[in-house]
Amino acid sequence: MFTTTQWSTLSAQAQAALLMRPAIADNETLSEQVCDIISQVRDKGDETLLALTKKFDGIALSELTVSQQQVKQAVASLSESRLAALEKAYSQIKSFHQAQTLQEISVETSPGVVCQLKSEAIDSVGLYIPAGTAPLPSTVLMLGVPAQIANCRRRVLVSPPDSAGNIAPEVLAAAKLCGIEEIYAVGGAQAIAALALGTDSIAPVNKVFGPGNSYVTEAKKQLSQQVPGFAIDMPAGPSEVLVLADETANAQFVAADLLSQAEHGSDSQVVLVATNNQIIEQVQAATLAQLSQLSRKEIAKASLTHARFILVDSIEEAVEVSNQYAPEHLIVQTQSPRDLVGKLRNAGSIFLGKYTPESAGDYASGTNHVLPTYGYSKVVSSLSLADFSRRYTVQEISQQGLAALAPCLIELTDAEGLDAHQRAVTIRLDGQED
Ligand SMILES: NC(=O)c1ccc[n+]([C@@H]2O[C@H](COP(=O)([O-])OP(=O)(O)OC[C@H]3O[C@@H](n4cnc5c(N)ncnc54)[C@H](O)[C@@H]3O)[C@@H](O)[C@H]2O)c1
Ligand SMILES: N[C@H](CO)Cc1c[nH]c[nH+]1
Ligand SMILES: [Zn+2]
Repeated sequence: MFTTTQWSTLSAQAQAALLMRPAIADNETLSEQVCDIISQVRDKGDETLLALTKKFDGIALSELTVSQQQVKQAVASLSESRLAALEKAYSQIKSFHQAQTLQEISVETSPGVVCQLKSEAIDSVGLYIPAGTAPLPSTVLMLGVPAQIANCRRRVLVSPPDSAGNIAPEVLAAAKLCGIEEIYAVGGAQAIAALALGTDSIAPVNKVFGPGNSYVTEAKKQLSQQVPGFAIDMPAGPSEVLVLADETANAQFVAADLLSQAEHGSDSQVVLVATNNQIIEQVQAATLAQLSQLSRKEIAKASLTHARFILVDSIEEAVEVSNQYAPEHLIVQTQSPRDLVGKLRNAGSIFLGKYTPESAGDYASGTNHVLPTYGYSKVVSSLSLADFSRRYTVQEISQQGLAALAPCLIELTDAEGLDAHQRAVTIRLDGQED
């Protein structure tokens, strides 16, 4: 089922082709489909949301809003151990995100010239929780905790209902922990369109967060380009993991890590880059053996059709491949994984050593699991507290401060030929108020 490719035998073009993401292949059709969904939501609002929920989620709802009574019942239906696990994850994530609180800055850049950097919570945020193939309460915590710490006034959760019309009780319980009270049972591109454009039931928000399948990701992209003042977090699409291994790696652990992301969706991609062919063969065998025991084996199997097994000549070459691929998650199972940290430039989140499975970061180590995919980890950061606020500057200049800065301002306004800018400075220099 698997093939192994030796990196150094490929041309640069073949190397780039080998590292292509699967979900990008059919981009044009996807873009048209999502464009069509957005215009339907624009034209018919809630009517479209209900119709598409029937079409894609298989349930004819009469109401999109999830009531607090439903939330209460959902929480009551969960076992104590389930609730305790959610609370433990909540507190781990809170601990790491609380520590990210930005310090305000105030600098007197020259005497009498004071510049400040301040931040303000984004007023209204939409939190998308995927649930097409598996409801993800962990994602509620990853989005809801920083939104709560940042103190965003309006926090709106959307998630597709199951075929009985419900959102998973764990998702609702996690929302309660994060103090989220506005919840709608709608998913896919149509949910993102509702959050960006607004409908009768869903008021628009300023920014949408959250991962999702290709439809969700494409909708976020299109709407952020179309709707002025509407922002998105990042392109967080189908999950990816790259494992970098040397001969000391544990093949069973590596196989388990690859499968943990392959089971997310048929468009997820898993990559093994190893310095040792024997490890690759062992991982391939272990992957097949473990695959057969999974409840989501069909999904994982489909994802494994675009798995990549790459043999490299050295750790340095492995680092180059990883930097070129720029994975969402990067697991390092080598003799001295910590030594590679500064060299591994492009990854959403790095997991060092044998005992750091990606699953820990997915749920409860404390780091955020919403991470850039499609190679965007070259330029986009992992989700953090800062994404839920905006930074702005304040400045205040005394009369003496302006007098001292004026020669610089006059020279530069001259250089740009902007007289009115210059006058706004010189008019103040004689100290006359009128
Ligand atoms: N990058 C990250 O940080 C991260 C985190 C968690 C999950 N993920 C990814 O999120 C994704 C979740 O995907 P999912 O499908 O399970 O849930 P989802 O909620 O993202 O998508 C389900 C919705 O997609 C829409 N849809 C399905 N088929 C469609 C079609 N043919 N046309 C138009 N719309 C359609 C439906 O409205 C459905 O409700 C996975 O790919 C997973 O890898 C990524
Ligand atoms: N691996 C996903 C991010 O790509 C996050 C997740 C949620 N639940 C399990 N895993
Ligand atoms: Zn995962």
